[in-house]
Amino acid sequence: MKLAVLGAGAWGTALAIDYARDHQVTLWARNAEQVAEMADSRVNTRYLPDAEFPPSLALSADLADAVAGVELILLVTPIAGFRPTLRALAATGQPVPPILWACKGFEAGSGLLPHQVLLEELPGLKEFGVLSGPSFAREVALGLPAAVTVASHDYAFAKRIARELNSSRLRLYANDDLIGVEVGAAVKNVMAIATGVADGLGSGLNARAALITRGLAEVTRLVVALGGKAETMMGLAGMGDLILTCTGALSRNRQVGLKLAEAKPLAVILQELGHVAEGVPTAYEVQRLARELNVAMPITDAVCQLLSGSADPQRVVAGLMAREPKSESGDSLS
Ligand SMILES: NC(=O)C1=CN([C@@H]2O[C@H](COP(=O)(O)OP(=O)(O)OC[C@H]3O[C@@H](n4cnc5c(N)ncnc54)[C@H](O)[C@@H]3O)[C@@H](O)[C@H]2O)C=CC1
Ligand SMILES: O=C(CO)COP(=O)(O)O
Repeated sequence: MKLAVLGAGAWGTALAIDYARDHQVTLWARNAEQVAEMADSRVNTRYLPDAEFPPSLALSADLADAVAGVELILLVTPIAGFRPTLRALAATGQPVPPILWACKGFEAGSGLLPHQVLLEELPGLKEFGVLSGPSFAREVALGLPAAVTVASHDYAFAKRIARELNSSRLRLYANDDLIGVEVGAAVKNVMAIATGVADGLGSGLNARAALITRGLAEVTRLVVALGGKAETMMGLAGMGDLILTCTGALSRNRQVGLKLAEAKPLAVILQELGHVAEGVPTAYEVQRLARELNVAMPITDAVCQLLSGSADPQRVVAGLMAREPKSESGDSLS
């Protein structure tokens, strides 16, 4: 397949490296200097320093050039770059091929999921979907085994892409629940911040398991309220990615939580991280949406309190434990 990967952060670079082993791939970045540096060193020094590019991987800073004649675009900017990149694609004046995105989050300000943003920007595009699941960029770039989901409202498209992009390193499963997969991807980052905080405070392994499990209940409620399927949360894009991100040392969102527990200012944490932590802007969008839909999301509320600096970590954890007892499905006990 002829592919363009748009966005040369850690994840776009990892996917480009992996797919260049079996496909014809161009990796595009908006920053021409970064592209020149990568072309010279054959490595993404800034975002993924220990994974060399295969000789076949092409690089470009020219969007129209990068997407000319490709059969599929993989859009892998942070969610903040999703709409601007779609606009830039439309502005090339060329026909836009099918798009699979791999960013995780709700758009800040609008609270929209990526597919809703895409429908606003490219209303005529017929084939599109999301790639999501437990997949740290560094491990994928090194060729270690992983399995993820490709989801689309158009199940035939999801199945075709899963068949064509599947490999013995990165196994792809098809799913027709685009909403469930997108929401699972977005909210697990918020839960990873919460788990990082609890671990950073030394709350223990019992607390970690409780947070992940109650986090799963929380995200499932939101998925269902938004029209997705609860069963999707039992799969790779739900429980799979939640477990990975909440427990894996490579998670940037978990790292944010660990640092918040040390009472470091958020601005300093994000600057030192040097990568995106999508759970930070997404937490507020999830909270707003949950309130509108009357969905109880106490862990998300706690994360928003921490991010806004309105309560210290010990008080936030104590507040979660002091909530009124409930049934496991969320009903009152009285
Ligand atoms: N790193 C990982 O292991 C994984 C990341 N993701 C998701 O992929 C998305 C991208 O994450 P990373 O690559 O890890 O981020 P990163 O922080 O490593 O790199 C971000 C990249 O996006 C570029 N960028 C920022 N705004 C842009 C814009 N408006 N237009 C074009 N490029 C822009 C930056 O220049 C940089 O190259 C996020 O939504 C993340 O949640 C998903 C799965 C795994
Ligand atoms: O989405 C990811 C793994 O599936 C990466 O998580 P972080 O953005 O927290 O590093």
